[in-house]
Amino acid sequence: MKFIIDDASIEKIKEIYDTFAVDGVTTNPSILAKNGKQPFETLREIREFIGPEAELHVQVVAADAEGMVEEAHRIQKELGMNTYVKIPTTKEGLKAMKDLKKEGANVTATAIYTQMQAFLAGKAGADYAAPYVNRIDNLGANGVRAAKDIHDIFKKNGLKTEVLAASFKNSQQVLELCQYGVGASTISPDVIEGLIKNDTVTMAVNAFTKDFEGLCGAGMTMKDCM
Ligand SMILES: O=C[C@H](O)COP(=O)(O)O
Repeated sequence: MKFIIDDASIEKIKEIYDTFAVDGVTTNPSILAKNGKQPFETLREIREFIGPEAELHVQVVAADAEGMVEEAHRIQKELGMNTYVKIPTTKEGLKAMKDLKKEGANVTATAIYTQMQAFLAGKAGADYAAPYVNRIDNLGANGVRAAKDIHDIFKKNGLKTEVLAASFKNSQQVLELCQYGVGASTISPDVIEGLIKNDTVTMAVNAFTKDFEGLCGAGMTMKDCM
């Protein structure tokens, strides 16, 4: 499963990259708005930091297919042809996906709440389909189950599209999809930090340090106590 950051703050992205093995960054208009700066200024800064090969996913805002395709061209021009253009999976979005795939663009079908949306995006040739796990949970359905179903639908129908699960609120949701082997998950920095936060582990490591200091003296490490 690819491990992607769902955020646009360059400081947070750098912090996460420093510790974790990351495959790229996803954004959406709300994430860019939260960041506050001019969208392409932010996105160029992210592209420069993650490098030309890493995955960067950027969403269009137009509601009609023609406008979506035009925005996709601007995104590719500013951020490189390998940038994934996120297209909302509406009727117009499906049309834009088909047109963009004919041009050889990288397409991520987004705003997916149902298995049928994902299937149709797969048929339109999308590279990724992004089900919103937690938002689906909030509707009283099961977001993790939906993402697993979508993964199965792609495999059983011979579609090359991969799941790019999004909208996580806890580690368990991420873990279940990792165990299932979905293609990718995009996760916000606070949820990423939570994946490794565990007081029991901290206590165990502190106990090892305390025992070692009992043997060699306070503040001593292995290299000081040979
Ligand atoms: O692009 C979609 C987002 O990943 C959705 O996440 P959210 O539900 O936390 O806003």
